[in-house]
Amino acid sequence: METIANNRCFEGEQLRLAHRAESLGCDMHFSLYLPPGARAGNVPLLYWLSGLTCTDENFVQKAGAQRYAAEHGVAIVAPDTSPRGDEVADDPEGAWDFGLGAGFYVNATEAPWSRHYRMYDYISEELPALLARHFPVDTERASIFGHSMGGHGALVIALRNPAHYQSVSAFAPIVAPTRCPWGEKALGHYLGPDREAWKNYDTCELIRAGALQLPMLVDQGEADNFLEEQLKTELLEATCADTGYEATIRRQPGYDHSYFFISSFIGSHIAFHARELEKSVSDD
Ligand SMILES: N[C@@H](CCC(=O)N[C@@H](CSC=O)C(=O)NCC(=O)O)C(=O)O
Repeated sequence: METIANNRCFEGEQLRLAHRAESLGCDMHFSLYLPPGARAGNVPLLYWLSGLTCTDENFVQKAGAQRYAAEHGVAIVAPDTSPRGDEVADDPEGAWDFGLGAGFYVNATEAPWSRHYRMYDYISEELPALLARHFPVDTERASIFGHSMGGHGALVIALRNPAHYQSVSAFAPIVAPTRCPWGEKALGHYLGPDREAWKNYDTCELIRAGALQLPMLVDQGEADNFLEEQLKTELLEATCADTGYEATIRRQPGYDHSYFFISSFIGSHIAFHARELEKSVSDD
């Protein structure tokens, strides 16, 4: 593990690290914010999953999350969005919605993608173990959130591993990748033509299949250009209504898909997770 950058931020530390990722078979970067409280002992951990075209740096530079993480005493890890390196396969036409920067948080089963594209294992297994070994974070007190493709990743990973996360939230998530062009392209290539296999990576399908209840918050901008064709928030609203799954889904008038939207509500998401993480301590 190599520390590439360390900047003081709201009395805590904004770190950027490089390491060898065994699950992905390549070198990776991730960013980690440690609040000032981490100097005194282990702090709860939030995982942030970014969207298409992002690296680990978009969130830490644009969301304005550090102020709130420092206030609530939580660490935030922001991993990259796909395996990286010259040896990693990419979209043959260099499209931005598939391949590098677009791992969709799945374990690919189809060649050539299956060699490196194992972001589901990286986020849900390798990264927690690595962080617990090297940093003052309590990976038993963790929550997960993300944006767009990363909102999809956060929802799917939390719904499939409810014992590992106290809460989940998302900004403008792709809620039904089996039913939108971005998702159909990615899942078709990464997982092959069997659409049954795709359902393991679809939030609406997981809820319909009986996923356990977790505290869930979703914010969706109503002026988001991707809402109608790709994000389809109405499918999550219908799924929750049909199944009785309790989620707070807020439609925010005038907001688009950008980090201006995320930075407007990031404080509210971090406060939501901090409350749930605090409850988990009182429940012990
Ligand atoms: N390059 C694209 C726009 C891509 C885009 O909007 N990416 C979003 C995530 S979209 C879903 O996963 C993003 O977070 N971008 C990074 C940023 O810093 O804003 C285009 O040209 O339309």
